[in-house]
Amino acid sequence: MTTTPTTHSSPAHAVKPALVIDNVDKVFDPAKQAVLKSVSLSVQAGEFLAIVGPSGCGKTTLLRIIQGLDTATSGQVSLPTQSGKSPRLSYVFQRSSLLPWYTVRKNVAFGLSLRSGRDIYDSRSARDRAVDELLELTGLSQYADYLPSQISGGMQQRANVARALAVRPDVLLLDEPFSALDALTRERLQIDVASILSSIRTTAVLVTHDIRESVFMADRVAIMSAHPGMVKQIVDIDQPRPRTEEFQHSPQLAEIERFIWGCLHPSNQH
Ligand SMILES: Nc1ncnc2c1ncn2[C@@H]1O[C@H](COP(=O)(O)OP(=O)(O)OP(=O)(O)O)[C@@H](O)[C@H]1O
Repeated sequence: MTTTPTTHSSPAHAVKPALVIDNVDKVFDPAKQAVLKSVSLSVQAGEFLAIVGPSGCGKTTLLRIIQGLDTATSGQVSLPTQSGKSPRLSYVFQRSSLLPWYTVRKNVAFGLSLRSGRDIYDSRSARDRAVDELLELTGLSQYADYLPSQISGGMQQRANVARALAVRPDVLLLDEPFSALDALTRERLQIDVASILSSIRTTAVLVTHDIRESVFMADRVAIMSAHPGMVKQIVDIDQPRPRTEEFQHSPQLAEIERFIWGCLHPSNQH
């Protein structure tokens, strides 16, 4: 099977978008260049979009604007939901953000005990069942009663992912979630998290420096350039999800990885 990256200069090819970023500019300091310029992206419900780009091109700023932690200087971000209700967003950070005095189970259930999370499931037992299922799905059942300090960094990131998924997010935002982990743990988590997200069809946006990770996990990879941060190209990863371990080390993946690397380093191409 050959895999030829398909590129788009136009961002919007989603049928049922869960996230639409329309012509977003972000200027922190009017005396300096914009951090984000004319960024437009559309993510279909159930789709996995990865964003790669040089350091400082505004990837985290874009995630923060999507999350509502920061505002766009101009342009719009919309999150249309199927139900018409307000969208729920979850964020997984590079470093574990678990509460150290709570067990893994309590951490996973944390968002559901907040006022905003109580209505997500019909009853307490449905909530407990959902937490149990997520612990199972993320391989944490036997660590449910451990404290974060008693489990490995990889397990902590599994718990962060489980906690983010417990609130049934319309869009899951992942900001370099595996970059603090060792290579083997990172690969295992890429496989497991990609498989979980595809099984429950969560819409996800991943920011990463790891091109291989972006190709392995995502349906599409948006490549950004810096100064100002713009979407330079979008690459379709034409492989069914969930991806297999074979794909992770396949020549097809390496070919797409090289292609994206070339887009990020145009002056190094011969
Ligand atoms: N609150 C802020 N005030 C002023 N400048 C900011 C602020 N937040 C980010 N910036 C600037 O915006 C630019 C983009 O930062 P951002 O963290 O979004 O980039 P990034 O692509 O995520 O970088 P990295 O890959 O290194 O994490 C940087 O030059 C940063 O200094």
